[in-house]
Amino acid sequence: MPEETNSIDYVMEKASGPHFSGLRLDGLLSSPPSSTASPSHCSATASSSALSDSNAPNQPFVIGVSGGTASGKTTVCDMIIQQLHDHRVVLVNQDSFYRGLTPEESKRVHEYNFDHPDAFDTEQLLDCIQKLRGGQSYQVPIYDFKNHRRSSESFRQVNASDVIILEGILVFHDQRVRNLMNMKIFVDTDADVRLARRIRRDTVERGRDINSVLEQYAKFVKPAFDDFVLPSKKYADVIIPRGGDNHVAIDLIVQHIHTKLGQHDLCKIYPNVHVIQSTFQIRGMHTLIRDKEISKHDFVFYSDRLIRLVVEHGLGHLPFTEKQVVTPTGSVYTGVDFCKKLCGVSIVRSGESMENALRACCKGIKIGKILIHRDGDNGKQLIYEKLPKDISERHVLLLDPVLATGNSANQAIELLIQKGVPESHIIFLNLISAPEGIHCVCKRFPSLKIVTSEIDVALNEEFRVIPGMGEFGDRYFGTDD
Ligand SMILES: Nc1ncnc2c1ncn2[C@@H]1O[C@H](COP(=O)(O)OP(=O)(O)O)[C@@H](O)[C@H]1O
Ligand SMILES: Nc1ccn([C@@H]2O[C@H](COP(=O)(O)O)[C@@H](O)[C@H]2O)c(=O)n1
Repeated sequence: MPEETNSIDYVMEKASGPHFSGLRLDGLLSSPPSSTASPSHCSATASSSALSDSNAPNQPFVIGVSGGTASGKTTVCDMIIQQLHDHRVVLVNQDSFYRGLTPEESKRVHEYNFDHPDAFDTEQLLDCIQKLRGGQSYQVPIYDFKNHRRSSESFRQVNASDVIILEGILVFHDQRVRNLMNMKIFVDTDADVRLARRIRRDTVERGRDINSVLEQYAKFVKPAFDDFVLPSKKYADVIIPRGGDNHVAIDLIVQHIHTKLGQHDLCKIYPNVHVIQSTFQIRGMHTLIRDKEISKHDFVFYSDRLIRLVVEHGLGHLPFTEKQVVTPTGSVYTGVDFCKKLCGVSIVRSGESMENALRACCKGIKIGKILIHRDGDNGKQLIYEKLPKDISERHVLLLDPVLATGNSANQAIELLIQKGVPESHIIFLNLISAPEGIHCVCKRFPSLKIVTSEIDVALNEEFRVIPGMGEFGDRYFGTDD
């Protein structure tokens, strides 16, 4: 979690059924978090479904936003959409799926309960989200709050996107709709604030008179909030007190979505970029090695663990041949034979930190070296190279823990290609990649593979990876201050 953690109480539990516990995002809480499922105490939740990387790379990220009437759901959605300006985001309102009133119902509209789950066509809503999630577009109905009907002529065409936000008072009510969501947000605003906003909105925008608003509120809105909306709060992963006023919560949510989309987007653009499946173990190791206060011993220990995972993952991308063996039971086991024509090449000096893991996985592997002098930030000058003579016949695992600008990597890759290594026989292994580095390498060498454990946010003006982990070589070999 980012620095703001200090001002946020959070508990993470495994999401077991609907009773999640979690993360309260009001930024001001001082009371200890509760792990009970009581919505009034355990306000917000970061279930493992929201924080683990379970979303399939090609599927849109679906966010459900619920809360009482006039709690600020639409306002929160607008703020999220604004901050996600570099992604394709669509907003779907549950209101669009209100069933139109029959002429008979219209005559007695004051007796109609618009806050009951049956007021919505949930089957159609489900169909809409399923289609959008599957990459299809959808013609969403247009609902008119003044005459309580859907437009018979027009629809709103909603296209496939990276993020789908579904907003409405009862979007957590139906389990099938809930199950389509990758993240569930509940906007929690005091009832009196909501009532005041509702009176203003319904009289100004929806052509109602104040008495009818108050009557509807007492007869239907409040009871339905207590019976249906409030009980669905327990399904939320994140609860935002004070709605759109809570900038800390919204920033955190956007940051989290950015991380996920950033990784997915680059993998979508470059199918040869592979980010190893994120787990809490991996994020824990990253948290340790990125911490500037960690001891050298721990930095090396946890870097080695991560490097080993990346190396193992990288080896999985090598070609193989089918092989059968006979087991001690006399049965035949059909397996595979590793590719043996391979070698490592480390970019000196940081890349040398990855050699041990490669040797531990591939007994007796030949490892070559390339030293590139960083000429300013251009990484242009090749100083030294020592490579296996028959390198052109081998698959090459290129080693460097950080991919920043991509200039050094490109220089090294160019040299390998000059030596006769086919581009598609090179797998570049690193712990952290900056998006700029990925673009730089993949645009020039589209058939080379990159295997990394995390893609960071960006490079800063000094060409350092942000958040990054500083000078890896200095920290690993103990030459930093
Ligand atoms: N933080 C806020 N401060 C003041 N007014 C707000 C705030 N959030 C929402 N509103 C106003 O309250 C009304 C309802 O907000 P909206 O976001 O549409 O709520 P919902 O979608 O939950 O019904 C709107 O008129 C909106 O401008
Ligand atoms: N014809 C209608 C349909 C719905 N309502 C009220 O709208 C509320 C839901 O919209 P929010 O933007 O406030 O979430 C709900 O409470 C219904 O009572 C209505 O008044 N007339």
